Amino acid sequence: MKSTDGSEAAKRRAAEAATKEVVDGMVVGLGTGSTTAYAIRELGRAVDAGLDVRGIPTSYQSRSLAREVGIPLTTLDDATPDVAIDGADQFAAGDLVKGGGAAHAREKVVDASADRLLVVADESKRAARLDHPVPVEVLPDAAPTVEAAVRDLGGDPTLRVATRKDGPVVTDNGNVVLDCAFGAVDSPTDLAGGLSAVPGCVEHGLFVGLADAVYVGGADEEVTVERY
Ligand SMILES: O=C[C@H](O)[C@H](O)[C@H](O)COP(=O)(O)O
Repeated sequence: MKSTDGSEAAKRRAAEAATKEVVDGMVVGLGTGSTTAYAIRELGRAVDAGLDVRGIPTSYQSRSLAREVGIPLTTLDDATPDVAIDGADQFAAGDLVKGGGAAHAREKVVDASADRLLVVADESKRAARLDHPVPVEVLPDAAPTVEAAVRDLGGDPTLRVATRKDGPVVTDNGNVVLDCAFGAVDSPTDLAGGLSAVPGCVEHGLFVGLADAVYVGGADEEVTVERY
């Protein structure tokens, strides 16, 4: 989704505020997307100024940006994140829909392994109930059977297609993505459980109960912090 300049400024303020929670010696999960990119750039400036941190990227995009701004990197083999900073396509209280950049599978692994997950977003991502289509990463051969299972769960799946070539978006893991519209979700926990149980579903973009804080950039200069 294209953002206005106003929401870009709000995203940047939220990301920069969350980055202040990172202190010397921490391992930081680096989420993916345009909002997290502001946090990665801010962390890069802090590293430049002497902050001693290591990052664990969640995608090709976050790895290459972290390298560009000079954040030393590590992996889950060698370290556990003290904190992860990540964006969201929508949040309702602390529950999230993620995966607009098709990175949610690795993001969920890194975010769930972190001691704390800090979500960064602008106010436009807030909802009373989650109703954003849920991205589901799927083994390519399983797309037809997962589509049928999503319909059984009450959803309407659409294969995500690339914008600059013919054919589907392929994730960093070599899979495809179904964007699944469910309308307003009554129980994110139940839907998350239902999707996780579908054979061929690698990971879905519902992040339920994982966020410890949501940093929300408003239209004014304010950043609100909601803690869970
Ligand atoms: O796969 C991508 C991620 O889940 C992003 O964190 C999410 O789509 C939000 O991205 P943005 O900050 O660009 O809106």
